[in-house]
Amino acid sequence: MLHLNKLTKQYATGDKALTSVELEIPKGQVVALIGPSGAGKSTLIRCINRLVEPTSGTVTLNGKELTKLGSGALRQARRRMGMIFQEYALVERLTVMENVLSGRLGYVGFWRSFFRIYPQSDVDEAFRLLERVGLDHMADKRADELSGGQRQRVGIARALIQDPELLLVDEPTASLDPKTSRQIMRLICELCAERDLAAIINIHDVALAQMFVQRVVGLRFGEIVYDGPPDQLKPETLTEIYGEEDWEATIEKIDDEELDEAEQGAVA
Ligand SMILES: Nc1ncnc2c1ncn2[C@@H]1O[C@H](COP(=O)(O)OP(=O)(O)OP(=O)(O)O)[C@@H](O)[C@H]1O
Repeated sequence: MLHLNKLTKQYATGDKALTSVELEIPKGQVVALIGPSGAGKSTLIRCINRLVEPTSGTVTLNGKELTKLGSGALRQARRRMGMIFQEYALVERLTVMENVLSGRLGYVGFWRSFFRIYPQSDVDEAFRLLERVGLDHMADKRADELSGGQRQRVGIARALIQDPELLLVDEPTASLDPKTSRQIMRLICELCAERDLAAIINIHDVALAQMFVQRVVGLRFGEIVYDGPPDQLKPETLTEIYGEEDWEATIEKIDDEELDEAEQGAVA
């Protein structure tokens, strides 16, 4: 369980990105974080693993208060938080397998990590994960030879090999085409369900979020203005989050696409 208590972030520039955010996410729940540009979505995700230091408030993950950890303990806690990025953050000249295994770097000792020597159990697990994300036949390919969707699958496998207690996902589909975006969202949500893993997914595409997650949290000016199921997100709520727009079109689009999907029996 993740608990954010009165989480506040004010940058040195004076920009207040988060104001007293209260959020509880139980084990296994996938939450989509939506909101306009500048609402504080990335800041919220990064305050959880303290890539950004919160100004005040607390972050507690499974009983451990992350906001009061010193640097050594924080490093250990970060091992259990997998992060998936918009631009994948792969090492281009390394193979798929090496990129996945790099998710274990926080667990192996200094010299092993220096020479990138991993225990056989890690290699076996990396193969299992590559198979699960559909890339087992590409283990030896270099990352720079992959498509965007394949890269994101590597990013997902790398996050999962950390054996995370929480997944922090920052715009995972922003660089992908619509079909691949759906496959990636479906894959992330399926993997979380299989592992009873909680995730926060920062996502711009509201329709895509509504298709796959159980809960949507809407941020505006650093405050939560919606927290509820995706089907309760009405045009008025979207207007409150994003401002005036023709939201019927967005909501209808979901219905059409869901039908389309069901008819085609599309698989990830
Ligand atoms: N490093 C920083 N220094 C100063 N201000 C920042 C910094 N990072 C973000 N901000 C400010 O904090 C606010 C929230 O930014 P944040 O990037 O968290 O929003 P976001 O919802 O993720 O936006 P986007 O969807 O465009 O990525 C904005 O006003 C932004 O200008």
